Amino acid sequence: MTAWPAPPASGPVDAVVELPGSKSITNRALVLAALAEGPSRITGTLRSRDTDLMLDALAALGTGIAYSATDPTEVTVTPAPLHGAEIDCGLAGTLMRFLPAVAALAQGRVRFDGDPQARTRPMGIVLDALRTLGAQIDGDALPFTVHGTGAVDGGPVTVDASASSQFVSGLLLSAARFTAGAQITHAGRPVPSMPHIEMTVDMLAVAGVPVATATDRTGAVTSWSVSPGPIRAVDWAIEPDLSNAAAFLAAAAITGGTVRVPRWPDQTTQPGAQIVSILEALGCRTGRSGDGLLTVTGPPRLQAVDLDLSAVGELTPTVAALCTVADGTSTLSGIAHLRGHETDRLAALTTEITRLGGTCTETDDGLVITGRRPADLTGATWRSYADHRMATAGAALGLVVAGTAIENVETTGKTMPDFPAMWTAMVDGAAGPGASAR
Ligand SMILES: O=C(O)C1=C[C@@H](OP(=O)(O)O)[C@@H](O)[C@H](O)C1
Ligand SMILES: C=C(OP(=O)(O)O)C(=O)O
Repeated sequence: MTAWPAPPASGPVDAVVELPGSKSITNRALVLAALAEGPSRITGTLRSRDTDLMLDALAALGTGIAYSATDPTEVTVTPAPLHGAEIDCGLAGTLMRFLPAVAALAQGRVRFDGDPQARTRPMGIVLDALRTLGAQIDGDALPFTVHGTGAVDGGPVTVDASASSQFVSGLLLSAARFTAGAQITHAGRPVPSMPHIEMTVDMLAVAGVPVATATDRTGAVTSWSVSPGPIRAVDWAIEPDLSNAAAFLAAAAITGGTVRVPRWPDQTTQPGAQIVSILEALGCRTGRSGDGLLTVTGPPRLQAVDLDLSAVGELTPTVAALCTVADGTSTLSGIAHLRGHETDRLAALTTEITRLGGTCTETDDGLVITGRRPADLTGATWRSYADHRMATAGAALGLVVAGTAIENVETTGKTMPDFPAMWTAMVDGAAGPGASAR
C-alpha cells in the first residue's frame, strides 16, 4: 500500500463540508431497532466499516435488514428471533462491547472475532458483567463465544468502567430485555466519555426505556438502573458525525481558513459538539446561523491549550495535531484510556508528531505538546496504526507541513465512507461527495 500524499493547502481553506451520519448514534439505533417490538426505519444511517459490520452482525443473528433501493443511508430493521452466528467486529468498540449482551439473548452459539488489533482492546469487564447477569461466555477478549440461551437473568452488577464507557452502554442497550432488567454500578477511577453514556440513556428514553441514575459524592453518575420491559420501535434520523466534523474544522483552524458544516445540531448528546469550544480555546472564531450552519475560522496562529479531554477522548488526535503547530506548550489530560482505543493513541501520537520534528511527550494520563511553526516541521510518512483518527490527524498536519504522506489512509473507512475524496475536495475544490470549496 503506498502512502497517500496529504494535499497541502496553498492558502487558507474555504469550504462547506457535509458530514455523513454519526457512528455512535447509528450503531445504538441499530441495536435498539433489533431489540424493539416492531420494525424501525433509520435515515441518515452512516455507511462505513463500523456500521456496515453492525448491520451484517445483526443480520447474521437473524434480524431483518432491508436497504432502500434509492438511498443507501435508509435502512429498515425488522426484529426477529435471534440465533447463533459468527460476528466480525473489525476494530469497532461499539460492536465488541454492544453485541455480547444481544448475543446472550439469542438462542445458539455466537462467536465473536475481529482484527488483530481488536484482540488487545479491553473486553474482560463487560464479559464478566454478563456472566454475573447469567450469560454463559467462553473467553475474556476477542475471540470469545457467547452461548446464548434466549434469555438473560439480569439483576445487580458492579463494573469498573474506567477503561471504557462502552462497558456501561453495552449493558444498558439490552438491559430492558433481561428478565430482571439491570442495576449497574460503577466502582473504580472515573468513567471516561460520559457523554456517550448520556447518549445511550437519551436514546433509550426515546425508545420508551427510562434509565434511573444515581450520583456519588462528587456528583458523577455512578449507577444506572433499567427495569424489564419492551423497547419501542422508533424511526431514527441520524445526526451528522460531529467527531468526524472535527477533523474538517481543524483544517480551518490550521490554515487560518474557514470551514462551514451544515446541519450542526442545536442540541445533541454527541461529545464531538465540544470541538467548538475547544477550537475557541485554540484561538478560532466560531458562529452558528439559525439554519444550523456552523462556521469556524482559524486565527493567524493557534494558541496552546490546557485541556482535560476525559469526556471527549475521541477528539484527542485532532486536537493534538493542532497543538503541534500552536504557539506554546499544550497539556492534554484525562485520557489514559486512549491506550485501549483503536491503537495506543498516546504512544502513536507521540511517535508521529516526533517523526515530523514536533515535540510531544506522554504523561500518565495524556500528552504535553510544544508547538512549532509549520515551517520548522518536516514532511514524512505519518503512520495510521489502523486508526481512522490518526489518519485524519495526519491529514490536518499535511495541510501545512509539505511532504506529509499518510500510510493506510483507507483506514478512515472505519467511520467515513470516502475521507480522501472529501478532504481533497475541501482543499482544492475537486469534485467530491460531501465537500466543496467555495
Ligand atoms: O459509545 C460510543 O459510541 C463511544 C464511546 C467512547 O468510547 P470510550 O469510552 O472507550 O472512550 C468513544 O471514544 C468511542 O469513539 C465511541
Ligand atoms: C474510540 C473510537 O472508536 P470505537 O468505537 O472503536 O471505540 C473512536 O472512534 O475514536
